[in-house]
Amino acid sequence: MNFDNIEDFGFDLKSFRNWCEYQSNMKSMPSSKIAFGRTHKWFGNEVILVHPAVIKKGHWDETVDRLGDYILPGWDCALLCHYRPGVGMKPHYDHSVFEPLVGLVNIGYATFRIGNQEHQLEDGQVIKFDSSILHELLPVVSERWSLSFRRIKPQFLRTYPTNNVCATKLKLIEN
Ligand SMILES: O=C(O)CCC(=O)C(=O)O
Ligand SMILES: [Fe+2]
Repeated sequence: MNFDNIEDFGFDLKSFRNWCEYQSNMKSMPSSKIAFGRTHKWFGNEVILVHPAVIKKGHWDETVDRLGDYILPGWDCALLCHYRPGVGMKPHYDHSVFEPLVGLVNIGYATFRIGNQEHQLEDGQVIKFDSSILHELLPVVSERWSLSFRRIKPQFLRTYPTNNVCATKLKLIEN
């Protein structure tokens, strides 16, 4: 796992925290037992985490686009999550629709466990990790956000040719 800070990429931490705080349309995942109580918003593609996954068009945002290109070039979807104090994420593996490599921005403070390692994440820290390894987020003590970038395995993007961002980009090139 390597570590950077969004300030290394020229992003201002305070502005980015404000951006997180003022996001509207954050949704809950009421059926999720591993991420109970967190709210989220998808950018790029939205991935509904059922089996098989359903891929739809998500929100678009210039900041997310720019950050993602530094953190995980070729990303297909970005998930903004908000955790209130006491909310965390139980041990899990990410959905198999995703490539395992995740690039994540941490806003606030958190304890992240992966395999047999534990990391104290600092404000603005950027981490990359293999989400096919068991990982968890301990319940946070203060308000915290994460913005995580993932690539979708190409065979799943091809299954939804009409409603994903890559298809839209391709259409623009074709025209
Ligand atoms: O918010 C985090 O740091 C953990 C996110 C995560 O593991 C997930 O969304 O699958
Ligand atoms: Fe995860």
